[in-house]
Amino acid sequence: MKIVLLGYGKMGQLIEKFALKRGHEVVLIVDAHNRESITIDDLEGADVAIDFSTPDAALSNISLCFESDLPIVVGTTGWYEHMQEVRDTCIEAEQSLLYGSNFSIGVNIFFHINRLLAQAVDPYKQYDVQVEEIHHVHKLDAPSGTAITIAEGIIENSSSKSSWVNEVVGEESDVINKPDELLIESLRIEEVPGTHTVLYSSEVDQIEFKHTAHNRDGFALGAVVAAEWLNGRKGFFQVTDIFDFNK
Ligand SMILES: NC(=O)C1=CN([C@@H]2O[C@H](COP(=O)(O)OP(=O)(O)OC[C@H]3O[C@@H](n4cnc5c(N)ncnc54)[C@H](OP(=O)(O)O)[C@@H]3O)[C@@H](O)[C@H]2O)C=CC1
Ligand SMILES: O=C(O)C1=N[C@H](C(=O)O)C[C@H](O)C1
Repeated sequence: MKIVLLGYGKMGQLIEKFALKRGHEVVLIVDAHNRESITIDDLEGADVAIDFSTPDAALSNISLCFESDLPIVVGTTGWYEHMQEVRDTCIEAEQSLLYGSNFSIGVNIFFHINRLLAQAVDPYKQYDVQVEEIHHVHKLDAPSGTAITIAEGIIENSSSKSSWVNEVVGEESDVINKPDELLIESLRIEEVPGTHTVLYSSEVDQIEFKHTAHNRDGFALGAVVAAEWLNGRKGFFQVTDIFDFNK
């Protein structure tokens, strides 16, 4: 496939490496320095775009791809408030978009088990649940997209929690979650690639369910595999659509 990379930072550069390894070609690299000058003509002839840019940039990159009839895989996080409108536009305009807060196989297995775990614990009201995410200090958004997906999986399968609230540890804030609010705690530590933990605590014990990324390779390879999956498909998709255990 001929791939356009939207964002060429930590993730964009790794995605290029995995794309080349899998026999693809990177035909255009877009970052903050050249984005303003990119037009529909520059995307002509490409098969797919992969966006790992910034929360502020994602929406306009998505629009550019829709205008260019170019399928897009979006890994950028932090633009969720626009998800419904992007979905509607994608379907109305008969475009192709696949979004994932996390493309690694391990995290997608984690998402699946997280839902089952929430169902299993739900009858036992002595447990309160909380989510913790740890990322590097350069991260622009909090909570992480992955933590939001985890929280949504818990809320959908729990009769005790109906929404989530976020606390960034170390920032001045007075977040006190109500009993029906799921607390997501965000920590920013050095160069941590991404650690997510779900904690169920009772008076007598604690269940900890944790995923630790050792590096970013799983995210990058997963994004290339997602682009291959999207090739030839029309519509709005989530990374969960790729995995058989969700069917
Ligand atoms: N879904 C997943 O599996 C994962 C998602 N992510 C998400 O991916 C995103 C990127 O992460 P990461 O690579 O670590 O971030 P970086 O900060 O390392 O890279 C961001 C890149 O985006 C570029 N950029 C800025 N504005 C634009 C624009 N308007 N158009 C195109 N590119 C632009 C920057 O350019 P410049 O350098 O010139 O400023 C930079 O190259 C984040 O939202 C992160 O949360 C990260 C890992 C996994
Ligand atoms: O910014 C990051 O680095 C990551 N972002 C994604 C997120 O917000 O969940 C995925 C991964 O955890 C790394």
